[in-house]
Amino acid sequence: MSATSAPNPDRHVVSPTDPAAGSTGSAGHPAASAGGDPLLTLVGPARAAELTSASRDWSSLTLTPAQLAGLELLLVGAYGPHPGYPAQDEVAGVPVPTLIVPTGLDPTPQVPAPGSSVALRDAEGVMIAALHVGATIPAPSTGQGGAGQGGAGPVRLVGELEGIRLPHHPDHPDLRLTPDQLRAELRARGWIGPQVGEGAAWAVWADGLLHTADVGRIRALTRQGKRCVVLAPVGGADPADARHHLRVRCLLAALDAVDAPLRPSEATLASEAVASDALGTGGSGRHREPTPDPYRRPAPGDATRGRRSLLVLVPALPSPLLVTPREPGLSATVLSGPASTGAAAGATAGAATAGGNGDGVPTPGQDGAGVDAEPGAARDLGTPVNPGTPVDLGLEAAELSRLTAERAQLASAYGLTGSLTGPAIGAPGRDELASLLDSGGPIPAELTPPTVAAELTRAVPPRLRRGLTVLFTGLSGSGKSTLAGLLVCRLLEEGGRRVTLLDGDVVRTHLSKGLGFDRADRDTNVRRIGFVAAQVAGAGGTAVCAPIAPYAEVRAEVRAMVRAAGGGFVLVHVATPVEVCEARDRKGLYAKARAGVIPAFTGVSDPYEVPQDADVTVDTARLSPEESVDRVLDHLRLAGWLAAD
Ligand SMILES: Nc1ncnc2c1ncn2[C@@H]1O[C@H](COP(=O)(O)OS(=O)(=O)O)[C@@H](OP(=O)(O)O)[C@H]1O
Ligand SMILES: Nc1ncnc2c1ncn2[C@@H]1O[C@H](COP(=O)(O)OP(=O)(O)O)[C@@H](O)[C@H]1O
Repeated sequence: MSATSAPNPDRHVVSPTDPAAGSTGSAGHPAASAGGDPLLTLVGPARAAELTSASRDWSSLTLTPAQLAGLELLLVGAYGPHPGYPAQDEVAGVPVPTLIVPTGLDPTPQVPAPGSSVALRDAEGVMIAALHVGATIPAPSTGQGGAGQGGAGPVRLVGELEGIRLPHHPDHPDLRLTPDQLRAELRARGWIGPQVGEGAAWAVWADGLLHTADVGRIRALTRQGKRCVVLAPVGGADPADARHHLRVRCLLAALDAVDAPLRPSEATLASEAVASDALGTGGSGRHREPTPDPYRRPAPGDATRGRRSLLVLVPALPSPLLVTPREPGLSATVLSGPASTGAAAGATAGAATAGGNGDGVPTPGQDGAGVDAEPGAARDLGTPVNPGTPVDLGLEAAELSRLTAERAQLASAYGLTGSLTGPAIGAPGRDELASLLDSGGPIPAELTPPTVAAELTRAVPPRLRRGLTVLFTGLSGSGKSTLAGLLVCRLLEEGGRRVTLLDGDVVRTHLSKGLGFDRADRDTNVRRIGFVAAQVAGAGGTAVCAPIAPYAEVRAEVRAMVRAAGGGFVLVHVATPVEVCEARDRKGLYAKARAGVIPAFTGVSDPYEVPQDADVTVDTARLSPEESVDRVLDHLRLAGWLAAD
C-alpha cells in the first residue's frame, strides 16, 4: 500500500534485530529471523542517520497515542510492505490508519505542504518515522484533530513513510510480537506450515477481558484442531496505567484456564492434532523449549511459551463496541484464501458469517448485556458506560462492520486464518461483574475463570475497602464546610477510613493560592482539588471536598478522574436556596457582591449550574446539619461504601 509514488530505493525490509531498530526498536525474538518473509519495514542505519540529520530542517509532528498506534501498525507491515498514509481512509473496504492534523490554531502550526517531509515523533520527541507528504486532504472536524479557531479545519496528510524505529513499549516486551515474529512463532510451534496459508490458527480478539464463555469458545476451537491466538488491542495504552496491566494479567490468567487439562468429555472430542501436541509428538515444527538463561531479558513470546494458546498485544485501538455482545453475524470472519498480508488480504475480510462460523463455533452473544469494563478500565468496573446515552443503531452497525473488516485484515497480517471479534455468548454482563466486585462476593466460575477472578479481586477491592471521594457542591454559605467537617467527624468516629478534608476556602490558601474567580481559575481550582482527591482515593483513602464547583463540566471531569484512579465518587449537592445563603451571609460577602464590591459572585453575578447527577441532595434550610450528614451517611451505607449499621 504505497500512498504515493515508487518506494524509496534506499528502503529495505529488515528483520526485527536490524540495528536500525535501535534501542527503542523491537526487541527481536530469535524466532523472527528463522521464518523468512519479514514484514517489519524500517530503513537501514545509514538512511536512518540521513533522515535524522535532514529532519533538523523539517517540521515535526508529535503524535497522539492513537496516531502512534496507527503508525506502529503501518511500520510492522500490518498493511503491506511499503507503509504510508493513503489518499483514501479505506483500501479495498478495509479501514487504514490515517494522520489528521489541526490547522488554524494559534500559534498556527504550518500544515506540511505536499513535497515536504515531516518528522513524526512520540511524546518524548523521539523520531519514529519520516513522512514525505504527497497531498493534504480536508478532513471532518471531529476525530483526531480539531478545527482551529478561524482556521480551515483539520487536514489529513497523505504520503509515504520511512520508519526509523518502532515506538518504545516498556511494558510486557514478551507479549509484543510483530506480525513477523508471530508468524515465526506459529511456524516454530507447527501451528502453520512453512507455506503461506498452510495450517489454521485463529485470532480471538480481546478488547476487554476473557471470561468463562470466551475460554469455552477457545477450547471449542481447540477441540476442532484449530489453534488460537488471543490478540489484545492495546494501542494508546499508558504503560503507567494500572488498569492496562490488570487487563493483561487477567488475559494471561484466562489463558491458564484455556490451557487447563481437557476434561474427559472434551478429550474424547479432541482432534489428533491437539492430542499429538499434548503428548509432545507433534510434527516437525513442534516447539522446543530453549535452555533457560537466568540473566536474559524476556523476549517476545516468552510469556506464552509452551502454552496451548498465545496472547499477543497488538497496537490496534481497543473498541468499547467490541466488549459488548452484538449480533452474531458481525463477529466471526473466516478469511478465505491463503493468509497473506497487505490490502489484498484485507479484500477478503468482511465476509462475516451469520449465526456462527460454520464450524459450530459459538459467536458473540445476543443477550444485549454489557460485559466487563471498557478496554483498560477494569478498576472502574462499577460504572456503566455512558448510562442513558442514546445509541444510533445504524451508525453502530456501520462501525462494527468497519471494525470487523479492520480486525480481519490485521488477523491475516499476523498469519491467522480466522478472526473472532467480541465476547462469547454468556460472558458476564459488565454490571453483573461490577456488582460482585463491589460487594466482595464470590465470583462464580460459570462467569469468569477463578484465575481471572483472583486477579480482579486482588486489584479491585470491595467498596467497603475501596478509596472514595465525597464532593460537596453548592453556593457560598449553603453549608458545605459545615457538612464536610461533620462528615469527617462521623467517619473518623466510625473508624476504618483514612480521611482527608479539602475545604474550598482552605484550598485557596495553599494549593490554589493566587487563583481568582473567573471561569478558567475556578475550573483550575476544582481540577486541582479533583487531582488530589483522585490520588487520595486511588491510594485507598477517603477525600471529602467542599468547593463551590459551579460548573457541571469540571465536576464531571473530577468524577471521571477519581474513578479512573480506582476510587468511588459521591456528589452531594447542598441545595440551599440563595436567599437563605444570603440571609446567613456569615462572611458579609453577599452584601459586598450586591454592592458591586465583589464582582462575579456565585449566585449573585456569576452562574451556578445545578447538578443533574447528584448522588445526594440536601437543603440545609429544611434539614439540620446532623440530618443532612445522616442523609449522606445513609447513601454511603446503602451504596456499600460504609458497613451497614
Ligand atoms: N466571586 C466569588 N464567588 C464565590 N465565592 C467567592 C468569591 N470571592 C470570594 N469567594 C470566597 O471563596 C470561596 C469559594 O471558593 P471555592 O474555591 O470554593 O470556589 S470555586 O469552586 O473555585 O468556584 C467562598 O467560600 P464559601 O463561602 O466557603 O463557599 C467565598 O468565601
Ligand atoms: N442546617 C444547616 N446546615 C449547615 N449550615 C447551617 C445550617 N443552618 C445554619 N447554618 C450555618 O450556615 C453557615 C454555612 O456556612 P459554611 O458551612 O461555611 O457554608 P459554605 O462552606 O457552603 O460557604 C454556617 O454558619 C452554619 O452554622
